[in-house]
Amino acid sequence: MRFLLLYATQRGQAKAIAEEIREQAVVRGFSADLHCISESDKLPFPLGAHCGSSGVILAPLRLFALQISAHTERLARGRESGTVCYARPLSSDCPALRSRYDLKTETAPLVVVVSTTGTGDPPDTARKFVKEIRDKTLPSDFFAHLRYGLLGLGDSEYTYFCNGGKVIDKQLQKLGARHFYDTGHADDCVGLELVVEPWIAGLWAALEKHFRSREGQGETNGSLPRAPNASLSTEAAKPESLPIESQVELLRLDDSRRKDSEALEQNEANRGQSSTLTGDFEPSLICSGPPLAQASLTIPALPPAYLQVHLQEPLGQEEESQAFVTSVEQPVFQVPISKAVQLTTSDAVKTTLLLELDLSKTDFSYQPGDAFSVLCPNSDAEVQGLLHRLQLAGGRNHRVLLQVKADTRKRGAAPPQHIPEKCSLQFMFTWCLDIRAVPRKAFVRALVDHTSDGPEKRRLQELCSKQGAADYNHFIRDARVCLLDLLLAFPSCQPPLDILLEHLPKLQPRPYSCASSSLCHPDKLHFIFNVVEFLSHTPEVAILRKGVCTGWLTTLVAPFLQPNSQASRADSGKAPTPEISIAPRAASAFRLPDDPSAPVIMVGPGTGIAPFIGFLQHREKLQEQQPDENFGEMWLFFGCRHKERDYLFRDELRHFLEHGTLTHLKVSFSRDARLREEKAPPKYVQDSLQLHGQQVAKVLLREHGYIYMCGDAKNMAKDVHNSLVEIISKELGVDKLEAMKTLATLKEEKRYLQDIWS
Ligand SMILES: Cc1cc2nc3c(=O)[nH]c(=O)nc-3n(C[C@H](O)[C@H](O)[C@H](O)COP(=O)(O)O)c2cc1C
Repeated sequence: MRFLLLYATQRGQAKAIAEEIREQAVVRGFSADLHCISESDKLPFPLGAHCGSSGVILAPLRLFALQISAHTERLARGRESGTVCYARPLSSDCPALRSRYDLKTETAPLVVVVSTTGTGDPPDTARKFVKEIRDKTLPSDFFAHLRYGLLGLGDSEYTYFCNGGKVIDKQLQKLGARHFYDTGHADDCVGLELVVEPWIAGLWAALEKHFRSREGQGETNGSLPRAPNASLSTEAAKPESLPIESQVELLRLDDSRRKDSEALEQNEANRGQSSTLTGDFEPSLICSGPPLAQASLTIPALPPAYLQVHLQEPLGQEEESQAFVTSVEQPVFQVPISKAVQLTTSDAVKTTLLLELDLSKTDFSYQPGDAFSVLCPNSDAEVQGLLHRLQLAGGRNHRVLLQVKADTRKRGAAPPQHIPEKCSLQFMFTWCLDIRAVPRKAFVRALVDHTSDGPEKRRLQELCSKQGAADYNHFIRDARVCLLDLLLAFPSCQPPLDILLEHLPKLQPRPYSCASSSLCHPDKLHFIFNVVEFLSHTPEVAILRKGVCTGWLTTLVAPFLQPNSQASRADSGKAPTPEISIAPRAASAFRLPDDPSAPVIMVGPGTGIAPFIGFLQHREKLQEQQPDENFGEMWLFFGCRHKERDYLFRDELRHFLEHGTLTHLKVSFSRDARLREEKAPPKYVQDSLQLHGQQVAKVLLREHGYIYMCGDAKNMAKDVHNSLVEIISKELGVDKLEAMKTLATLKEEKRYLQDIWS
């Protein structure tokens, strides 16, 4: 029983899930014909654009092994598009080199796993596919022969939740294709597995029913088999036009969140019962309470390990640096940090730093609005801690040799592509593996088999079991536990290296927005970031951790970091000028309008102001160079906590106002009680937008203006979006749905642009 299995991924999760489906299919007696969605017969993609995540060719990993971590460090952002070229050749893992599929003639059922990127866009590898199926000349029965099931991946922190999947779902329906299984929408914000696992579990029955009905009567019809948690996780495609549908999503209670809160309630219930039974007893990462402690557990099967790892002779320094060159994306630029400034005062809640990079010895170039990536290492202390805990400290300089087990039955098994052929153990843990990633359940499951102590083993089993889902969410995922935390909490767990390499995801470069214009600062690039700090709770102690990249950068610049007023040059101090490696990111639409007379509204609280500083610098220089040109109004809605502590770029903004570059500056202070008592001004940027709603609507609707939003998805993006809906609805006298349509049109016209991260 063959089915066609397509995936469209940006960073690898959809691919990992599709591979998991393929593996499970074998056990269930099906055969999955797996392809990247770009491998359509009619879509002759250039080879470099296939199959990977932003061009990375991913090694086959188990379900969820590739997760995106360090979200607070702007890893997940709202504007990634296009593919980056990488030095490494495509591996045999990429089926693009082997075969193609053809939906027009396909008779087998189709299963699609598709994620979302950018602001509600399908992954880069699906762009041509989407374009093709949107072709208006296709007849409405073009896919009438197709029966399909679709799993969308997304993150509900983003405005257009799972929109990549919704677009494809919608178009397939329009062209006559029908579901043989309900669509699932998995939410990375609360844990993809909450929907993915039951969706896959229900897929097999749906496929069987489909094949049975085809044997019997030629085609399946009637009611759709539903995923086990279909009422929570799935919904059929709706007939409304897509952008609106995706925005209406905002008004609904998010299903996976509901599921999550149910899990947490269950957790609370467990806890309540346990404390009744045992007095003060509190469940924790290392021990559960009843009823979980007494429950019989359903534990996922463990796929056999497919990698084998040998430690060879120690590597020399030169070979090690060669490893660095081959392990990173290309092109990579090595640049000195020429300046470091602390933009916030010492009593601010968050510390914001500005770094200046010297590009004079490279040909790296950028436009205001662009982003770039910083390649960062894991903290040395954590790497040494991990090596020590794994009893591998003695072999830290030894070369790691990775091979696929000769007897593996894993199709397409290959060593992880993010580990270079010649590298030492220490290099691998420092530059290649995301040791801070929250271990997925499959990883916890693998650890069970390497834990000798009975109670510890039982607790790990609970944490990866169906019955312990709430505990996993609470004590591992929400607590942001990492591998080292787990190993410290479970001292008898001694996993071999191959298990770690199969489960630890790639350490991803961190993206940042350029916060300068090269017109204003030739050969320089500025960027800003908050120093990320959080408490990681292990059973014994709470450890204060810093973000992988921001923590590292902060340490690098500490010797010459100066407060705002005394910004210093790195080379003026005694410390040697540190260098970092950066890589360009694909150009995006987040640019100033081509027509300089078009009015612009910028909304950027906190570090979301970064690209707008670049815009303003750029515009100021253009105004100097072209005094007769007609330049449109520039509005900036900025927000911070305290006027005196974290009002970023205060002097620069005042300067732009005086110069006339910035025509309207609206600043809201969320925690400055003194200021708010005086006049009750708006607390957040969205309040400020509402206050100036009439003018905002005028700029956008009558003057054909542009609105840009940059910042943190959690605290800002949805609220700003909702405020805009309200403003438009009020100003045009239309209902919310109509207002959403207007905003969707602005988005389609690239006049409503977001750069958000979670
Ligand atoms: C840059 C970026 C943009 C994203 N944009 C959206 C979005 O607009 N809507 C959404 O639902 N999810 C969005 N996501 C979340 C991803 O779809 C989600 O994390 C998914 O699991 C990634 O799967 P992949 O690794 O297969 O690409 C975004 C993630 C990133 C990193």
